[in-house]
Amino acid sequence: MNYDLFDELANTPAQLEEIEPGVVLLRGAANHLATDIHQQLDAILNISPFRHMFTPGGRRMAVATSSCGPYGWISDKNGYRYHSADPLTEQPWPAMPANWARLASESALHAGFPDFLPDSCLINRYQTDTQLSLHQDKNERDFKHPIVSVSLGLSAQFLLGGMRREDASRKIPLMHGDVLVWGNQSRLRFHGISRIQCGYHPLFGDCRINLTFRRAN
Ligand SMILES: O=C(O)CCC(=O)C(=O)O
Ligand SMILES: [Fe+2]
Repeated sequence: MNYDLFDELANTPAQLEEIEPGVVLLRGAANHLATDIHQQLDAILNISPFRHMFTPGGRRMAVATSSCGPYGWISDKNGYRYHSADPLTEQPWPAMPANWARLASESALHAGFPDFLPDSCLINRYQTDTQLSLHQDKNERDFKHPIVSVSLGLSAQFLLGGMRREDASRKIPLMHGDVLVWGNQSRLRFHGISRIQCGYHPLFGDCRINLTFRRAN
């Protein structure tokens, strides 16, 4: 198995696009791992299955989630936060596969963040018509660490907003295998996902899977 993607990509700078200061898109950077990730995801979901969490205000979230790694992101009536156990199983979250962590660290490095070691991977599942409204990722302890987001399966339009909810947002098409990194002055930008269009992906079927790697603690 070859996980040395950046040895391969080192001579293809066209793969790297700075969308805004601190926002870097690495087109197709996860492509070569997709089959492995698909299998590993199955094993993770056998331990901690997808579920629809509830917002602190009591609304069921449209995106189904799970996590792996030392910390998982959770939401319930007590708020949004990271927790070391899966509330569904009351067991630790499944381990983060080493090749996932490595993909995240190497993507961050390529995007200009050399010290990123994720301790949490939030796994999002979007089915047809699911969207994710504009929000900031701000439950992490230290915003010097970026967010590394891997898109798999169906395509999506990523909404990249500004520092205030009311700021205009631009649409960035994210395809299977794309990795988006945001940090520094863009770390707290509002962002979201437009309604997912109906479709079928040969590996991931009728859904979009997004892995967001974070340094929670
Ligand atoms: O699905 C995506 O690309 C973004 C997910 C996201 O913003 C989040 O999980 O906080
Ligand atoms: Fe987010």
